[in-house]
Amino acid sequence: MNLCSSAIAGPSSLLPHQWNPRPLPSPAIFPSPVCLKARPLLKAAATQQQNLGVLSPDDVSAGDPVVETLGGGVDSVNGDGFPTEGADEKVQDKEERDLSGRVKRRNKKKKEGEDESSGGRFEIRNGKEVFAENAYLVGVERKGDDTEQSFGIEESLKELSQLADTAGLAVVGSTYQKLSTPNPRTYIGSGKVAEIKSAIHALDVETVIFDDELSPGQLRNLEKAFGGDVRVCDRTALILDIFNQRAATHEAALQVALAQMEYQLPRLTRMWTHLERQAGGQVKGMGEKQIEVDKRILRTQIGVLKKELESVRKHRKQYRNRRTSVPVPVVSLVGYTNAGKSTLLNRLTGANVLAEDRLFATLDPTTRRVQTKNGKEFLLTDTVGFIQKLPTMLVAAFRATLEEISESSLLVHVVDISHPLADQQIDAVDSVLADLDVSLIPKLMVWNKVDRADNPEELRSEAEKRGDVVCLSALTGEGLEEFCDAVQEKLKDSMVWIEALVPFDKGELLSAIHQVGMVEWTEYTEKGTLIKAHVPLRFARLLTPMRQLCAS
Ligand SMILES: Nc1nc2c(ncn2[C@@H]2O[C@H](COP(=O)(O)OP(=O)(O)OP(=O)(O)O)[C@@H](O)[C@H]2O)c(=O)[nH]1
Ligand SMILES: [Mg+2]
Repeated sequence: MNLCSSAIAGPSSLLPHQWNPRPLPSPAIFPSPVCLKARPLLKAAATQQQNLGVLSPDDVSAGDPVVETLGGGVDSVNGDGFPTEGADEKVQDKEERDLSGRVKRRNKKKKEGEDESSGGRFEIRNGKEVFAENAYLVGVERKGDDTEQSFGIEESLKELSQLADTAGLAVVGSTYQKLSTPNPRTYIGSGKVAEIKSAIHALDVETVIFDDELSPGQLRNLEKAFGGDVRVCDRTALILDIFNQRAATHEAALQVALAQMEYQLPRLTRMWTHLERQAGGQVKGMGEKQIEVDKRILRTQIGVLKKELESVRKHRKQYRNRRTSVPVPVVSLVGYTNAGKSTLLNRLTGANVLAEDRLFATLDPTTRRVQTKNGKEFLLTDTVGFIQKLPTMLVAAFRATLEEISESSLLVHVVDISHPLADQQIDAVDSVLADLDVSLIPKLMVWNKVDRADNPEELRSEAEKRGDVVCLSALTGEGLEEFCDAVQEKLKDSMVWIEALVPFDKGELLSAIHQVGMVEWTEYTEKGTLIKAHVPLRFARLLTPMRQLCAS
């Protein structure tokens, strides 16, 4: 897991740090937010990333103008540590600090012994050896929170466990507590803190992950309470770290870096207080000043990243506009992570997008052309998956990518109907979509993985009754034809009705109307072909002269 290394040790450690082989306009100084100590794993995670198999521009089929993998080249983003030099070298020998100023005392003895004891904890991922740190999960169930559709604490922890696994951690245990309000100091109660402390010793835990976002103060207090040698992080940091490991294109890397910096900004508060402690309080206020300086640097970097993302966004838009002279309707696949979106895209288009039983396999959108059996065409876009408690800064940072969604003619919501929490996942996706302001775009729901469901027959008949749902299996191919028909039918909702007289020398336009529209009537006249059809709005505009010809 690329839970980053040591970090800030003193003022001089704020040296330009290149986290990304592709240089940013201004050097980025802040690594991954989870910020755990450096391990052999770090290297493994970085190389692992390059082996993810996510499409790079080289994978793009040269011949097809609509085939695209947006973003730049394959960048590896790792959370390498910072140079550690300057004022507190002495302290540095014994301690590591992460960005929120948390101090990690290295138990050297333990570390030395670790190499011998860690024999069974290396695992092979994507052909690379990865060190699996022991992680312990902690959740809080809110008393009196009876929201029917929300994830139960056990399910939420199960999902957290999957996230930890995706990040390369070995989950060795978990616990939760029922609370009416979380403890402002330690999130959980003191009894629970003590219980976890015992588990840490008994299970040789290195990382404790909380299922909810912790405040910087809570993070610090918990680390202190657990003994300083254990790293504490939260769900948000874990998700950011997974994204960091998986960002394979320049654009994804920029977006993740932005989200990480936004996460770090409020967590810089006590980064320099160790200097005050060292000087016996004589330089009181020095830390305060430095925090302001750091915050300013970070804000500047956030601004630079936003600008660069904006230019990537513009480029993407131009590319989209140039994509084809005939505006083929764009259909976007959205849905909970692991629902089967990429598998569906691969199945329908023969694409080779990474699809695997892990969360957040896809970060970058990929678009491919789908040709249906009845000669129709549409473009299908695979997008990043959603998750409950999705960090808001991640949604904001990925807005440029998600814009792909907001400009499509149809949203296909892919649901893993075999999942016990399918309903809750649907709600989580709907709530992210509501944030993205796409309520006006027609939607079609797909119940995927029907082959794995306990009651496929029941599901099929329920889907039929509802009319707005298609049951399918992206794996076996069942229901794909019905899916394409339903897409065509739904696309009609976003099309406009035209009547046009197409001159005989514009034969290519006629076939384009047949390809991307729904033709209801054709008649050959002396002046050309009279056609009545539903066509995509942008295409209707192209046909304006011929529509006027028809009206006259
Ligand atoms: N049994 C079964 N498994 C499926 C089906 N569709 C997808 N899967 C499996 O589900 C897992 C996740 O599939 P992906 O296509 O990567 O899911 P995704 O929605 O793209 O996931 P993210 O990119 O993480 O958002 C893979 O192991 C697929 O083989 C299906 O119809 N039936
Ligand atoms: Mg995917």
